[in-house]
Amino acid sequence: MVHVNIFDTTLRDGEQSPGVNLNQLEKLEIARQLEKFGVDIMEAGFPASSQGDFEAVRAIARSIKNSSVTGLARATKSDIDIAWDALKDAAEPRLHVFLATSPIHMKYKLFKTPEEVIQTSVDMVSYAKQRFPHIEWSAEDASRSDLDFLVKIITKVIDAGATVINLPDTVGYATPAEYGYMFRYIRENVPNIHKASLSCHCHDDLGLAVANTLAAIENGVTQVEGTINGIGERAGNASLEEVAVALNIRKDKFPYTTNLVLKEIKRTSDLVSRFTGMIVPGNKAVVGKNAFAHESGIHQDGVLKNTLTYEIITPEMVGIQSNDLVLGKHSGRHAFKDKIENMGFTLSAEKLQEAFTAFKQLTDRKKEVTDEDLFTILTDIQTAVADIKKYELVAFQVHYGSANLPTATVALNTPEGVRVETARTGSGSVEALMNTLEALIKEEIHLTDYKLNSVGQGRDALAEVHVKMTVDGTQVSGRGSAQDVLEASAKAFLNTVNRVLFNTKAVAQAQAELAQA
Ligand SMILES: CC(=O)SCCNC(=O)CCNC(=O)[C@H](O)C(C)(C)COP(=O)(O)OP(=O)(O)OC[C@H]1O[C@@H](n2cnc3c(N)ncnc32)[C@H](O)[C@@H]1OP(=O)(O)O
Ligand SMILES: CC(C)C(=O)C(=O)O
Repeated sequence: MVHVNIFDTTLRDGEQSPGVNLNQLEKLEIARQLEKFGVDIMEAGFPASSQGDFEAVRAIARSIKNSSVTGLARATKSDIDIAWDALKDAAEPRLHVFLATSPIHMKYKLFKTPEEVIQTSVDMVSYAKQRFPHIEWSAEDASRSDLDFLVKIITKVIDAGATVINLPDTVGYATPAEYGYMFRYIRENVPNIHKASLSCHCHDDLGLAVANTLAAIENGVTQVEGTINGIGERAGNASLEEVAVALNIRKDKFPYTTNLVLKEIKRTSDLVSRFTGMIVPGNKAVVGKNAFAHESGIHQDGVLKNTLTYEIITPEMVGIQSNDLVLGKHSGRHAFKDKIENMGFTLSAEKLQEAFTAFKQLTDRKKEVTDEDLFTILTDIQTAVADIKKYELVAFQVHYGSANLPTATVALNTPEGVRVETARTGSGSVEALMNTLEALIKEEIHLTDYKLNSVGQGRDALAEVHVKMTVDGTQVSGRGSAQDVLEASAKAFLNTVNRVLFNTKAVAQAQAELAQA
């Protein structure tokens, strides 16, 4: 059977989703989970785009051993040099360099003639080949490019040393028949195509990303690019969990193997959703809450008689477990440790104790602690940056009544260790709280988005708040959870501000932890 390599770009194209902003510890956690999920290659970022991305790519390249790590570069020497610095310690350094080939992009964006685009691509692949053993070259906007021009440029970049040729549907324009045909044409017309493998990379502007990916596989592609939960630029990328499950369920149509461990899908999806703040819609294929729910009578009747009537995927296949061990007020350390290990968490003794304390506090307020509650607590603790000076919530109070002006009073400790307090009003209780926090923080803040969700079900469910804001001009997102909506809102606000303030310190700390490991 033909093997298809899975190339995950959640940490690069996925992070290009508007408002998504992952810190280095969150990226490392996602990278470790992608390794468990079995991706062959992970694109950890775009090293030349920022110092934070550079550090994250370097940290991931140093710590991930069972997947190849790559980074994106434009077709310029300086991007390639920076990518090399970030990736040189990887087990198998791999570069992803791209240049657009469509008439629209060449003329209006790059201001280059087709001949110049060929020359730049060849020069940059040759330059990168002096260091990188593996080079993927992408023809950005390939699906709107002239096929014979593609044949010409691909032949030359393969001669220059490219080992993977990626032909993206950058703007999600192609139909499955067109996209599949492009790969067939390239395979049949590029004379040296046997020296490289073909890769696809699809966007979902017309909702066709997964269909186009499958069409590409049917036409000879042996590498598939995509993201977890389909996140990414604009409407997102092909969703890798959907591709993985489609290949598995329809083996009759797709006799291909991958290294993916399907039961890691749920955890990978949950982690990406939580860290990015991009909530998975209920009706999302494979990982949505309703993907395995049967609502109508005729369906329920069928499923009760035989699940095969309406269920083509089992929840267990993608790692959705029935909740066999319920934790509550009377649970002890052993059951807690066992549970969290089964959920895929490995915590240091110190963080385990912190998690146990948080769990016990929650049991005072909540009868049963669900897996979702634990996931929320544990991911927060696992990615918390310790020993940094930050804004800390001391206390708050909100007065709200239908006949009163909502008013909040907040006390905070500042990063300098000074206790400050004030009060403000707002048009609602959350706004009053946000206005008060804003007044106490010396950085300039503009809140741009606020989202409230409940974690799990029931009237005692945890509240989770995701916010987006600009802090002194930097766009950033953060989250907070608590049993109370207002407390979760205050935590989310401070979490976001603290992320910007101490990003540099977090990077330094993660590096030190890595060096120790
Ligand atoms: C299809 C994709 O997803 S490609 C990846 C897109 N991802 C991102 O852009 C996220 C990260 N990007 C960034 O942080 C910034 O855009 C940077 C740091 C890379 C560059 O920032 P700036 O130097 O300010 O340039 P800016 O983004 O405004 O413009 C891009 C420049 O790169 C050029 N360029 C675009 N693609 C390429 C390429 N593949 N190779 C070489 N140059 C390129 C553009 O023509 C433009 O050049 P110009 O300034 O001479 O007109
Ligand atoms: C850089 C390339 C592969 C890309 O992200 C796209 O074309 O969508």
